[in-house]
Amino acid sequence: MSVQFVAESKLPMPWGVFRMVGFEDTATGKEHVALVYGEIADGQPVLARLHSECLTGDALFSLRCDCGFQLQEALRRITEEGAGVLLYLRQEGRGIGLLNKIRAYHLQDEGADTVEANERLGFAADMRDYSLCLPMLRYLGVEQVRLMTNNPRKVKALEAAGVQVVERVPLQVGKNRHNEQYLETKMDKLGHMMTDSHFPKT
Ligand SMILES: Nc1nc2c(ncn2[C@@H]2O[C@H](COP(=O)(O)OP(=O)(O)OP(=O)(O)O)[C@@H](O)[C@H]2O)c(=O)[nH]1
Repeated sequence: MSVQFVAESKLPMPWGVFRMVGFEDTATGKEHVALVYGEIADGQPVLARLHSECLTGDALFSLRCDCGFQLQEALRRITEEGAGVLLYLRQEGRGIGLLNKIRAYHLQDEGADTVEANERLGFAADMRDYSLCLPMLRYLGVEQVRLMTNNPRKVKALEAAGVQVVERVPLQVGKNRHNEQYLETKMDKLGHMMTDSHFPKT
């Protein structure tokens, strides 16, 4: 994996001032960002989130998914904790890219679920590769994480990449009438560990 540090700066956000660390995957040309808050203590498990890019949810306020809500909640929890890391990974549409995600949304508008839509377009349900996380976390001095996710595949993939996950921290936010079906499919077909009782009442 050829991920290299490129540049870093401060990034003031509504929850606090983060350190923004930019990396380039020299094999693909993809640019990725780590948002770091507080001090990363040597050898201590770090509260962390691997967040896959979702332009529609993260930047355009889409209610079709839970992505934007999870992004904000993860950043909030990191500042509440006093330290942590969020890797913002440019794996739009679970790795199929933005335009293919729009194609998949079109199929979903016509009744397909999120997995069927990917498959009808000739893609696997989830095309993401997490091996780039190891060099990014190593650069930041993170060896062990408490991972905010509902996705057991992320835990397995990160451990397979060489990062120790000492705890999975559930991250259930943003359920609404537009994404209920999407969340159901993630539970039924992608193995996400979610329960209704974990969703805060809105
Ligand atoms: N192909 C496809 N991708 C989607 C759809 N809805 C959201 N996404 C993408 O799914 C990814 C969601 O990423 P995450 O929130 O990091 O991961 P997750 O697998 O849901 O696991 P969590 O850590 O529990 O959130 C992003 O890349 C979104 O762009 C969809 O309907 N189809």
